[in-house]
Amino acid sequence: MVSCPICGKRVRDNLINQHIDSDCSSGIESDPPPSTAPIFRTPAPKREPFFASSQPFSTAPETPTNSKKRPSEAEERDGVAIKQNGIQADTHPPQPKKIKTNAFEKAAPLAERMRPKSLDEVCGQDLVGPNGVLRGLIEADRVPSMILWGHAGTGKTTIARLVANQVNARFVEINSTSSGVAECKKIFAEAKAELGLTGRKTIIFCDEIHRFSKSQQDVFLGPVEAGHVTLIGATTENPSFKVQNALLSRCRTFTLSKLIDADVTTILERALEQSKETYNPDTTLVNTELLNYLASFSDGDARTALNLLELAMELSTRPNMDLNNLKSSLTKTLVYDRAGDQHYDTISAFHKSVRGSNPDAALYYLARMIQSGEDALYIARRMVVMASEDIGLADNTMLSLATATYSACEKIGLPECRINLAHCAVALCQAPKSTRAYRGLGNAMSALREPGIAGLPIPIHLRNAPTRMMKEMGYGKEYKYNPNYVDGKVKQDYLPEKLIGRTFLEDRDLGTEIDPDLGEEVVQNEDDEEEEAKTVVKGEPVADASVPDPVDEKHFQMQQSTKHIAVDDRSRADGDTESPEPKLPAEEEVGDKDDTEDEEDQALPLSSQTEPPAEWQ
Ligand SMILES: Nc1ncnc2c1ncn2[C@@H]1O[C@H](COP(=O)(O)OP(=O)(O)OP(=O)(O)O)[C@@H](O)[C@H]1O
Repeated sequence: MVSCPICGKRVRDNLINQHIDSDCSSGIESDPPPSTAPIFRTPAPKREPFFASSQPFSTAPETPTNSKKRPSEAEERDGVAIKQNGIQADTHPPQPKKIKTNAFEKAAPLAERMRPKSLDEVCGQDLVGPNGVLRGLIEADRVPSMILWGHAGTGKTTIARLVANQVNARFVEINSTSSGVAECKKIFAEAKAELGLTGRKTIIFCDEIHRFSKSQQDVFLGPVEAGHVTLIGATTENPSFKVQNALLSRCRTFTLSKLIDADVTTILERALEQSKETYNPDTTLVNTELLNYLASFSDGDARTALNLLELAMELSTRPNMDLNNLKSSLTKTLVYDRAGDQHYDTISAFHKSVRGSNPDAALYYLARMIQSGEDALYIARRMVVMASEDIGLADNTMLSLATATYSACEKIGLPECRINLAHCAVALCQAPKSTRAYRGLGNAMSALREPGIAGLPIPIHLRNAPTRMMKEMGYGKEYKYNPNYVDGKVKQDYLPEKLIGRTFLEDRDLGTEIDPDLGEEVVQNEDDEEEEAKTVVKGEPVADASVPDPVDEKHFQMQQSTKHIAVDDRSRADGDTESPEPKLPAEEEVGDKDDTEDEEDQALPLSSQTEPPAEWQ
């Protein structure tokens, strides 16, 4: 005999499935169960906690009706006393509602205590609003496996928990750092058994799913596809780059909105209202003005805002505290930047500043990245790419400097290697720029897309001839070995016959258009009134930008290339990725369109965003 996990009645082992399928109406044991030692008995189902109501309390044993009574939301929120086993200890008439919190609740930070208890309390997320897509799916009990993508503190964990609560599913939370593949498999087996036995679904919530290794992600494929579990993964990173495709295609991706200041202020107002009694803050300091200030500082992160509010409520009661002191104490605790959230934006701005030969901006973004704990090797690796992508043939030594910087970072590590990073960043900024090699490769790659070009026969004199048979076939026979000739010069074709005369490397870099903004900052040199007005970019005098100076072509390139070389940035708009192939000149849009492209990219459906090459992940 087993105890039915739904109704708790005793049912024969072999009839349990039939019993569950019949809504617990068949297969019930009529005879009392054989007497066994208590240790072998299936424990009775846990009773629902009894919640005090405004009705006079009764000490009568719990009946099936009252045992099922769920507390109203208000009751739960107000912390109305929970009584176990239906025994109401306090028989006095109900007192005015007072918050009673247990030790765990007390120890939890304000943000945790303020976690919304219903979807209606979630602010700023239309997804779960009255007409939200996700809300509809939850209400129809058709919750799919999903990835929730959004900034930190926007409600991903909260929504996942509410979903599970709403659809009455088992909820299991796992984390990439502590949960291995074995644990995941165990959870899947339990979920499958529970589903088979009781029909109850299991929702597995993986916070920071982007940190799961490939093998951890792989393990989800089968159970998610079979529907044995519903996966809710949360990530602050673009899932296209960080969640493997096979898993992504089995899940729906929902993007959470970044909370606007008004949403965060609402959350703070609610929190202040509900916790005034606990903290007893000085309300002349902790007022609407401060809440607005905290909301704007927390940059859409409700958790940060609530943590700041908690601190503010505590600080406000200190003697001699005024608004200015309070604000400055609070801002000292703020994190300037988080690797992750702004990781790609910051590296992108850094790269573009180097390309724009702007050392001030490059150093600013570098400092931000170092401050926020960015991996030094990640920055160094990007500079190795810049050395070829942006400086290229204009100064070949930059590649050596960048690779040496990478190796210095490897050997030294932070904080010291920040100096190597700064050295290299400034050198890259000051170096002349050329994308000829990079563009040349793009031209060649584009040629391969023309019909028949990719498979053209290699000229026979250039072919390798490792075997006698190949030699006899004439492979490599007519080849002229350059070092045997004066200055290595020989007349010989290298391209396949059909491509002879075709060029991929352009004669010079782009830079044919004049940036209309370049001439705006014109200053008179006060030291020498006779000297002509010079165009100044960031305080640095250069030749008159309207007339390219052929003598100082490198300098001209340096200024111009930053505005006119529209390297295809699409594939790395959000990711640490380089376009393997620059656009053809004809396809390129001249002008600084990078930022617009970034925005457009973010608006693209995930499936159409470009996957970065593996080496950039
Ligand atoms: N949309 C929201 N509405 C109301 N409160 C919110 C919202 N988002 C976050 N909060 C508050 O912030 C706290 C943290 O939210 P939550 O853990 O859901 O964020 P998250 O998006 O999962 O963050 P992370 O990515 O850092 O794990 C919650 O306990 C809640 O108090």
